[in-house]
Amino acid sequence: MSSRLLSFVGRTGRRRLMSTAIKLTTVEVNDKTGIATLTMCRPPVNGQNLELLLDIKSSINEIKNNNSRGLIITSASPKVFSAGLDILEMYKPDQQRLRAVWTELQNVWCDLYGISVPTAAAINGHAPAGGCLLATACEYRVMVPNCIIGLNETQLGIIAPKWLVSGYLNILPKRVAERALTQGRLFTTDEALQEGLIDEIANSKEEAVDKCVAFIGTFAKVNPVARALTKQQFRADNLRQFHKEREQDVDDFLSLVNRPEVQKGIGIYLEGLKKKANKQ
Ligand SMILES: CCCCC/C=C\CCC/C=C/CC(=O)SCCNC(=O)CCNC(=O)[C@H](O)C(C)(C)COP(=O)(O)OP(=O)(O)OC[C@H]1O[C@@H](n2cnc3c(N)ncnc32)[C@H](O)[C@@H]1OP(=O)(O)O
Repeated sequence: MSSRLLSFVGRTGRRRLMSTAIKLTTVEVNDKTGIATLTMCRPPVNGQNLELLLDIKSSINEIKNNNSRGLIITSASPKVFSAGLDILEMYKPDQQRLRAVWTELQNVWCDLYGISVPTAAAINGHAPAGGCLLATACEYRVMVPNCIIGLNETQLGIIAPKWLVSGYLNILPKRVAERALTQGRLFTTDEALQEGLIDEIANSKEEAVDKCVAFIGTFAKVNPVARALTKQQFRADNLRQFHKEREQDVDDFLSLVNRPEVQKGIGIYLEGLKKKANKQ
């Protein structure tokens, strides 16, 4: 939950500041299907800052504890599923906060990757980097047309850590994953379908959610404990490896982000994003 200062004029005519708690995710459970939809709501692009990551984590935990039959993750933004990590968190960062951001990204990934109920991503917009991470942590992906998805880290001059890549490797043949990662390739919706990075295309967010519901429905007659244990068997090695390396991974991330040449690169990248946005 993030807190925001709201400014308003009181009866005395003085401007007052009020702190309110604003949730950056919502969870809605459908009474008929029992499926929970987790929606990210941090405009404009669901940039994953500390507060959004904390809210995603708490929503996943809420779904874990409320006996939902499945989890669908999607976005409230009309064009973007998630633009990945909020780059502002990495630029001239406060060290403690930066450490917390990466730790929470790790937490979100392992909670979503490891949850026992069926998971699906209704990718209703672009999903680069950390956006792709969330989608590939799920068991099924449905995406709207004319968007991009992928791990573009090498394009930014950085490498994606192993755990971030492992979702990719669950889905793509090793040969395709290696080439895409070394190129920092962002797949269009059509390319993603062709390579198997997504499972289906839908013409709207609503249709994407419906297709995710249908996927989760395929487990209706499967024993949920047997299903969960089978999923766990497939994912346990990646999770074990991740837990071994997670502390070192935070240290590596911090030292990478703090390098002067990386800071310079992030500054230039941010400028480029802003210029592009201003031109539109
Ligand atoms: C960059 C170097 C990082 C170095 C870090 C070192 C180690 C990291 C280890 C590896 C981990 C990586 C995980 C990540 O997720 S890194 C984040 C990578 N994300 C991206 O490269 C995506 C950048 N964004 C885009 O490509 C596009 O915005 C889009 C998602 C395709 C959406 O396009 P569009 O709908 O046209 O929106 P705009 O481009 O106009 O953006 C609107 C608005 O949002 C700001 N913005 C966009 N993305 C981010 C972001 N990731 N973080 C913060 N802000 C972002 C953009 O600047 C615009 O802002 P203004 O309206 O204020 O100008």
